[in-house]
Amino acid sequence: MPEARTPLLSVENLTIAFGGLVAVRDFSIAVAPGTIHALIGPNGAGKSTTFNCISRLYRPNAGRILFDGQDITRLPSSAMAGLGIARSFQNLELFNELTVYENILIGAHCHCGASLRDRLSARPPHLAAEIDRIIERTGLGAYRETKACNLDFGHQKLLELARALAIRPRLLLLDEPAAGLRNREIAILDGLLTDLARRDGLTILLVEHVMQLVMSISDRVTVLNFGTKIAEGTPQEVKSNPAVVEAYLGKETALHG
Ligand SMILES: Nc1ncnc2c1ncn2[C@@H]1O[C@H](COP(=O)(O)OP(=O)(O)OP(=O)(O)O)[C@@H](O)[C@H]1O
Repeated sequence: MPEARTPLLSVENLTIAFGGLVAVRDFSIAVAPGTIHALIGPNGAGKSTTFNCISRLYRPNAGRILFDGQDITRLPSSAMAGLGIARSFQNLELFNELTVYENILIGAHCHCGASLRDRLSARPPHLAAEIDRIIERTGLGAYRETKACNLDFGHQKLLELARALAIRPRLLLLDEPAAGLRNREIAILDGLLTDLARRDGLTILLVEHVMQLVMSISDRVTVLNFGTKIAEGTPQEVKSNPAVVEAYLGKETALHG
C-alpha cells in the first residue's frame, strides 16, 4: 500500500499568519513516493499559502517541512530545483517572448545558476533530445518553435508543466493545473499526470478545484477549510465525509467530479 511507505514530503504542524490572520494552522500532511496527492478546499482555505511554504516562498511561523528526510524549512526557494522539487504557478510564469523549446531549456538549466542569456546559448545535444521527449509527452510537438505568448491558454498550462518536468523532479507541486482548461485538455492532463506517477514514479502534490480531475487521479486527498485540515483519505472517503460536504455546502455538485 502506498500509504505505508516513508513519505517523500512531510509537512509537520505548519502554522503561518499574515498579521492577525492565521492562514494555515497546525497543518500536517505526508505524501508517499510515487503517489498523486491532492490538496483541496474552498476559496481562501489556505491551499496556495501551504504550497508557498513548501516551495519556500513563504516562511512559516511554526512547523517543519521535510523532503526525503531532510529538513528544508529554512532553505531558500532557489535551492528547491537542485533538490528535485519543481512547481507550477496558478498564474502562469512563462517567458512570453521565448519559444516552447526555449522555455523548457531554461527550466532544464535551472540547476546551474547561469544567466538567462547563458542558459539560452548553451544547448548541449543530450539536453535537446530530452527536451524533445518532454515536448512530445506534453502534447506540444506542433508548437516547438512557437512563442509562449502565441499559445492558447491550455497549451501555455501544458508548457508550464513541461518546464517543471525539465528539472527532472522527484516531487512536482502543481497549483491548479486544470484551471481554465477545457474538458478535452483536462482529459489529456489526467492521462499525463497518471502516467508520470505510475510509469515514472514521480510524486505529485496538487492544489485543484476541478473535482473531476482530483477524484480521477488522486491516491489521497487532503481537505483544508479555514486553514485547518478537516479530512483526509481516498477520493471516495473524502467525497462522502460530512465535514467536507458541509465545507462545500452550496457547492456540493463540485465534489461529484
Ligand atoms: N501574502 C498574503 N498576505 C496576506 N494575506 C494572505 C496572503 N496570502 C494569502 N493570504 C490570506 O490567507 C488566506 C488563505 O489564502 P490562500 O490563497 O492560501 O487560499 P487558497 O485556499 O489557495 O484559495 P484559492 O482557492 O482561492 O486560491 C486568505 O484569507 C488570504 O486572503
